[in-house]
Amino acid sequence: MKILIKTEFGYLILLLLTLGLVAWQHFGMNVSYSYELSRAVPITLSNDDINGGRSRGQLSFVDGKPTLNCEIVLSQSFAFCSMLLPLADDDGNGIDLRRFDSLTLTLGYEASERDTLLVYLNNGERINNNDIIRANVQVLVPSAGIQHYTLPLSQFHVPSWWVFSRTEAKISTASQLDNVQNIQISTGDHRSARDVQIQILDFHFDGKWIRAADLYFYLLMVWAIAAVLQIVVIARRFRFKYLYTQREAKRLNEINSFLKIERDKFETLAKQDSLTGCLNRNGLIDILERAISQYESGQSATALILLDIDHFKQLNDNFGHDEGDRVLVALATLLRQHIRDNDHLVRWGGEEFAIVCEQTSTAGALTLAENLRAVIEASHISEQAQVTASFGVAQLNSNHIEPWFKRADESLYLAKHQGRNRVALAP
Ligand SMILES: Nc1nc2c(ncn2[C@@H]2O[C@H](COP(=O)(O)OP(=O)(O)OP(=O)(O)O)[C@@H](O)[C@H]2O)c(=O)[nH]1
Repeated sequence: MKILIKTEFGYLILLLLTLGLVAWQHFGMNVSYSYELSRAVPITLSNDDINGGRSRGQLSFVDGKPTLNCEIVLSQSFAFCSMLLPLADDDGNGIDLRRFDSLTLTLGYEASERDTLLVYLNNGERINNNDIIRANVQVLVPSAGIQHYTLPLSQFHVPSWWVFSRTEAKISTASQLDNVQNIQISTGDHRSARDVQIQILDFHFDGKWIRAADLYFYLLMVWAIAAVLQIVVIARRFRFKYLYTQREAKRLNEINSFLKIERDKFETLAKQDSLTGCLNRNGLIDILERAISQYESGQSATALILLDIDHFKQLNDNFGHDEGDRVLVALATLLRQHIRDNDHLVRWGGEEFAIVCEQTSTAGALTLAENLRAVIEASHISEQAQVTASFGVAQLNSNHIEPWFKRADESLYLAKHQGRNRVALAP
């Protein structure tokens, strides 16, 4: 949760920063390059006499501003006058106009005939080991008098005459403004004899510290990096959660299996007599339920043998309680050795045991009881005294437990009454 709040806070900061930068770029971040026009500026004049023309240009300074007076005389060649203002420093390094958006010119203009003006930004370049000057031009339609003209730098283009005057193969025809050597203002291409006066009052380039496209690109990069980082963080968090869940699941599984083992242990203990290891009354419940359902479905008969050690009180009194316990344990062991898997030995009370014999007829139960009686008598399970037991046998003949046990108990009482160490069968 804390990390989530931190992340959201981070993105909020980034969003505000982005909006702030975009707004700042749009409304501020202005950068300007202006030019001090004075007599000291080494302005160059040129006209069509270089091509054999007869136009005449004259440079003067009116109110300290360079002024070109040109008489254009029609001839075979392209008739023109132009003035060229240097922008490069003493080492010949021109100015990089790539972060500028526009050129604003303030011109005074008079002409005897309607005409255009050509504004050149001449860029110094090195192509195929030759230093060349690329012409980037834009045409403006001047009005008489003093006017401001704002020319977007993006609209400067390389004129076709420049391209065709090059002999280099594969020359780029795109405008370049990274090393502008000079600005040249030239009369237009109206084919008429005319007088033109051009006064340059001011010019400057306007732009932004960071161009909008560059800013958007940088911001996009920052957002992309933030998104990638976020994805990495989320992936790591998921991996951590996954591993943690796996570890927890494993731990819970271990606890579960341990608890299951413990539960099984307790369940067994709850059904077991602690002294003899036989089932106790609790452990008999399932067996009796099965016996009743088998009786009801008529599947098979179940017999009950109750046996009680004879004169056990005397044995306890004469040889001690511990000897009594030893006899109980030894008797249980002996009985277990002589019964089948289908016979369930239960410690019913103090010195009394019950054996529930599944799938056993009355005759079978009688035989088993007699057999056990004889084994006990012959076994010498106590070194101190002769141990015998009396048996009562009853076949399950209804779907009620209580009368069944009562009948077995009565037959056991009968066996005791008849002299002990014998087996009696319930009617
Ligand atoms: N050592 C020992 N004695 C027990 C235990 N449970 C019951 N007894 C004793 O078993 C004796 C049972 O005595 P009685 O019910 O009088 O029966 P009996 O002496 O065996 O006489 P008959 O059954 O009539 O032959 C009592 O003295 C009980 O204290 C036990 O877990 N250990």
